[in-house]
This record gives sequence, structure tokens and C-alpha cells, in this order.
Amino acid sequence: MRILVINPGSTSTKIAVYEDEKPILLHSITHSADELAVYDAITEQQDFRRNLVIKELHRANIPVKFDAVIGRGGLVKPIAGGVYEINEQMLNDTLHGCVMHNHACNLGCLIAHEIAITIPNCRAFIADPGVVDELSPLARISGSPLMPRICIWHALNQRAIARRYAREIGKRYEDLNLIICHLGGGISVAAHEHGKAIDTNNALDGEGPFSPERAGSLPAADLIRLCFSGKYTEKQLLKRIAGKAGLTAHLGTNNMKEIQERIKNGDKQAQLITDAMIYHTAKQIAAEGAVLCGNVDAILLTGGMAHSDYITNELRRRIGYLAPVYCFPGENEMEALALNALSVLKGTSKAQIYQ
Ligand SMILES: Nc1ncnc2c1ncn2[C@@H]1O[C@H](COP(=O)(O)OP(=O)(O)OP(=O)(O)O)[C@@H](O)[C@H]1O
Ligand SMILES: CCCC(=O)O
Repeated sequence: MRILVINPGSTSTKIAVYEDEKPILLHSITHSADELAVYDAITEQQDFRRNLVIKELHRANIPVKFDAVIGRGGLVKPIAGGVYEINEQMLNDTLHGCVMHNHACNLGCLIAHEIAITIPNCRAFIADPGVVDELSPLARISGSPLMPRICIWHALNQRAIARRYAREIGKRYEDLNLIICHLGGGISVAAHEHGKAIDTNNALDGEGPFSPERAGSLPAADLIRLCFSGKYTEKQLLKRIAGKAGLTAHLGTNNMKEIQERIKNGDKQAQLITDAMIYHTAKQIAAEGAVLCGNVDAILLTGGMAHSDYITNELRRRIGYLAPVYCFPGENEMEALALNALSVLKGTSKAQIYQ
């Protein structure tokens, strides 16, 4: 079986081709902020990114002929985890935004569908999108009935890392209690109780620790005052929550490697802000420990910033008392998507219907 995998991120488009379990192409195209600045809405980048995918297939001499195309899922309605066949309802919700979240992952489903319909007998899927919702009834309740909690998190990578860790120790994910912290452009921390993510911060909308480009939790009343100050438009303020927030707002970059260089060269502000991000992340991890009543088998750190020994050592120092800490730097999303599609093609699992 030949599978095309498309994973659009805020700063990159990742492409892979698998022959069954074996990757025959793995490629990541980085997009500069200037390159993307010409697009007002993220969905306007569809043609640009699709053309890059096709160009890369041509460059690698791979014919546009697949049994399935699978894209990173977008921010549609909250759904259960697993693989979904892309359908009209999903395309419509992604394009017209039933929840109106402007995130590059929305392009995964649109481009996967667009390519798949040009190929005879080719199926189109997404798997474990960021809106996978397994919150417990308690976790859903916020202090205002007007605003129940929802979750937007790195469901795909967290689940892939959880399964990988379970495999490595010879256990089933469903038999473990894990806290998983994805340290990416956004930071999500989830409590996985026996295979279900029963609580996680909403990493996109302003919950939890701040991150390279997200504000995390903010003082709510101050935020309302800012909204009515007349100084900012809605769009500008939303950018202050996701995009121009966190490290980007404090230090002018979302690049942790660059910030580490600055720290080495004696930049005290860069040190303070990085330490604050680690501090708030540790607090979120400890909070998920309370969700699991302290019964935590392991804490797994993943995402781009898990490459940083400084960050992972500091986190270990603060939360190592709770459970053993293991690092899985980077992400396992391409393989996870490919294997999800393969398991449906082989009939080992069934694709769900998005409604
Ligand atoms: N070797 C490294 N050392 C330190 N930081 C790194 C390293 N590699 C990547 N990073 C940082 O990791 C962050 C990005 O992580 P990642 O690639 O997981 O995020 P993303 O895919 O862009 O966003 P998200 O995971 O939130 O969807 C950036 O701040 C980047 O500078
Ligand atoms: C799915 C989006 C998760 C994030 O980037 O916060």
C-alpha cells in the first residue's frame, strides 16, 4: 500500500510517502514569516502548500498515485480520537470554521482531499486532530457557565509518543497513567488515564503555560479591559493570544535555539523569560498529577523544545518528585498518520464518520 502523508504546521509543511510501514520519502519545507505574511487567512495558503507537495513528489520521482492520502486533522468540532474519512461535512466545517480557529493544521484535510479526488480508488483520511475531546465531566466545568472548557492540544503526537513509550516498556498504553507534555510552538500538557486524555489545557486559546508563540493563561479582567480600551482590534488581540505572544512577545522570536544562544551570551532577560516558561510548564504538569491523584507511571516530554537539555533538566528538577521523566524530542506525527491510514486500508481498524 502506498500512502501520502501531509502535515501542515505554522512554520512548515511536512510531507511523507510510505510503502506500508516503510517511509520512502520524508521531507520538511520551512516557511518564513514573510512568505506566509501575504495570506490573510490560513485557508488562503491551500494552493501554495498543495503545489509544494506536488512539486516535492515530482522532485523525488514519486508518481501521484496512492491508496490513501492522510492529512493532519484540523480544528473542527470536538470528536473522539481515531481515524476519520474526510467527508463534505468535515471540509465544510474546516473551511467555514464551525469554531473559527485559524491554525495551519486546517489545511491538512483540505489538501489531502484535493489530491485524493484526482486519483482513482484513493481514500482520504485525517487522524487524531487537535480537537480530540476525552475530557472528564469535571474537567469541562469552568467558573463561568458561559464558557465551558474545551481542549485544543497535540493529540496526534501525544498519543503516538504514549504508544511508543508503552511499546518500549512492554506494556499497553491503555494500562498506564501518563502525563505528556508537548513542548512545541504551543505547549499542551495532558493527563492520560488508561488510554484516555481526561484533562488537558487548551494550548491554542489561552490556557496553561505560555510558549514560544502562545500567551497561555492571562489575567481575565485585564484582558477584558484591554478589549474595551479602544486601542486594539479583535484580530490584533487574538494575535496576542496565539501568534504574537509568549516568547515572541517578550523576546521577539519563537526560536528557542536562538534564545539559548542569547542566554549563553549573557542575556539576562532571555534567561528570565525562559525560566518563567519552564516554571509555568512545571506547574501545569503538577496540576495534571492532581488530576491523576498522584498515580502517575511516567511523565513524557516531547516536541521541538524537548531537544533542549536545559529545559528538560529544569523540568525534571521541578517535577521529578511526581514520577520518572522521559524525553522524546521532536514528534512522531508522520509515522503515526501513515500507520493510522494503513491500519484502515488493511482492515485492522475502521475509519469513523465525522458528523
Ligand atoms: N534542538 C533544539 N533545541 C532547542 N529548541 C529547539 C530545537 N529544535 C527545535 N526547537 C524549538 O522547538 C520549538 C518548535 O517545536 P515544534 O517543532 O515541536 O513546534 P511546531 O511543530 O512548530 O508547533 P506545534 O508543535 O505547537 O504544532 C521552537 O521554539 C524551536 O525553536
Ligand atoms: C492542534 C494545535 C495544537 C497547538 O498547536 O496548540
